[in-house]
Amino acid sequence: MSLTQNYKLNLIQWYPGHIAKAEKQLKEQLKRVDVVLEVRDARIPLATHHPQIDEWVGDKARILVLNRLDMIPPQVRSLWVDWFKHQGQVAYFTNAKQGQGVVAIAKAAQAAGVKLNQRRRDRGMLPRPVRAVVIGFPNVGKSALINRLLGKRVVESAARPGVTRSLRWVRISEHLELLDAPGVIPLKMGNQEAAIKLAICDDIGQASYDHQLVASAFIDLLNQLQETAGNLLPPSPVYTRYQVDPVMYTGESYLQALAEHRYQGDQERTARHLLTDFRKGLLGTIPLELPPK
Ligand SMILES: Nc1nc2c(ncn2[C@@H]2O[C@H](COP(=O)(O)OP(=O)(O)OP(=O)(O)O)[C@@H](O)[C@H]2O)c(=O)[nH]1
Repeated sequence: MSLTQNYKLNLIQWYPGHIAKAEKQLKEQLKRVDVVLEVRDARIPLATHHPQIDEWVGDKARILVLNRLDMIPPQVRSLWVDWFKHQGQVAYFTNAKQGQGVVAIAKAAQAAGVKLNQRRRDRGMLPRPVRAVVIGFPNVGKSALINRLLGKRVVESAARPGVTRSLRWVRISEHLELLDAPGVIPLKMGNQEAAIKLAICDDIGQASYDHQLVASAFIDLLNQLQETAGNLLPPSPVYTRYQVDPVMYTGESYLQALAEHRYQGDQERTARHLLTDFRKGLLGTIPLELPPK
């Protein structure tokens, strides 16, 4: 059963005007670089892929970064590495908060520059540092990655879509320069299933949505995963935390039951707690997507 049969997210922030502006800003950034570091959320590598990215990036070098490696189990990480390899892509996993995997990203970006400079030399031009930009959906860890690459804090948080900023280069090494502002990929509204997963993971920016609906969808998704790939999840993650087992409930009825059990029937509070606990990793390492068979 697909998630979207039961849930229709009513997102009320990304108006078409916002999306168009964000798209324009992103394309402006992409135009100036040689290498694109595309950051996705390791919990949902497919939902954090925008279908038009391939077209926007064109034939520029692209480095695929799956961030939040600490939030999925190591076996799932290996499955993704193999799956992407099968698709002809190298997936680099990072924990931008702690710094794991970041050196490999800088090396991969610099390696792309070697080819660039070979082409420049062939045309009689002087070599120059390779120029890169970090792009991704909101909250996937773009700023954390930029700060880690630089070894210091230069980005507070990503530029909000629609807010035009001047583009500045910051130097990472003599071979690599980075745009100091990450490129924010606008939401693709057409894909409801992806939108729900983005909302569960809080990768949806300032869009507002119904927390109870999103928390219910989260429980249904967990139950589905438990059924199909229980061995890849922590044992009874939700039961362990709340002592109410979701397996016998639909998402919606679970929210009611949990609200009665812990929050004096307050389903809104229950939903918010459930989502916050998941996002903080308090339910354990839970991947919300697995590589398609
Ligand atoms: N657990 C964990 N948290 C991370 C990781 N990377 C980033 N974070 C946290 O996730 C939150 C969002 O990170 P940011 O770097 O601000 O994400 P962003 O993509 O720049 O977000 P926007 O500014 O909303 O576009 C912050 O609280 C980070 O500390 C990671 O690998 N693991």
